[in-house]
Amino acid sequence: MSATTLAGRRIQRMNGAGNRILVLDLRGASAAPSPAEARAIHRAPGLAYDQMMALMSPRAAGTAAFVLIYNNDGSLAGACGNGTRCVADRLARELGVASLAVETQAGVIGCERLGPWSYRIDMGPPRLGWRDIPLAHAVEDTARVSLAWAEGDPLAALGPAATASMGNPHAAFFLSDLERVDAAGSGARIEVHPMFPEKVNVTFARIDAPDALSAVVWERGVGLTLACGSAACAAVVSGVRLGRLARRAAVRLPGGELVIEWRETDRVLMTGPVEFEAEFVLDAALFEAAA
Ligand SMILES: N[C@@H](CCC[C@H](N)C(=O)O)C(=O)O
Repeated sequence: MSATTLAGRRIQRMNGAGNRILVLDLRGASAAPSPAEARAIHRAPGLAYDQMMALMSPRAAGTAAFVLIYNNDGSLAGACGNGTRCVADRLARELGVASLAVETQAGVIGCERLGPWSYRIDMGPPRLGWRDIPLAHAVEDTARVSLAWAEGDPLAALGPAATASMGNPHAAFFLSDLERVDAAGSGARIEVHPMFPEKVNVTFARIDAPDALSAVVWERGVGLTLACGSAACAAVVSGVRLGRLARRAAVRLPGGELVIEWRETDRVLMTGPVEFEAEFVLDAALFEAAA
């Protein structure tokens, strides 16, 4: 995409349970931002983000937009629950509707407005096969994956990873003492473990009750975040698979709370808040070094 196409575009800064989200309206544009342009936007004053949701013209019938999801390192992600609620908010207000659908690389997501700043979205079924997550090779049980750390490596104490895809790859570790975990140090190493050929988002979770857990997330392509919606979904799915959680649970994250429900239909629904913070107009000068 050229700097002149991005310049003058409106971009909105929001957050979903504290996850820093930008919504960039590129409907009508013929190309998407390059990774270098995505990184340039992250560096701009006031625009630091975890995910940037680029709204492109709709591709699938019945959807309001096709959404490309950028991590702040410029890489693309297949899913972003918190960002999708933010997109739903922008489109619901623009179109004057309470329900709508958007398309991401992971599929079509139905979104419902429940209150002025509250949305429920349908993240679809989790993908639990080793090829779908993806893992590097077949394992007996994707809910209990040994990462085979060297003897004496402190990460061995985390135990097996519970893995799942919500359109993006996740590994969750269930711990009794969440406060003592080095989420940044451990997350950075697990993200690039060879078991995960497309890298992985890493969740450290503590089950507080059969319907409540607390979690801290290291996001692939970003680092530590205040919240990650798809990670919350994957953690609840994993907790259910391990026989430790009910199918509906509240997930407490440092930035807020999400309610996740893995329905008998196999679909995972997420309910959570969004906040609008500010609107900016992109300046061509931002992209001079990225051209
Ligand atoms: N914050 C998001 C997930 C972000 C995507 C992730 N970093 C990836 O690369 O898969 C969410 O709310 O789901």
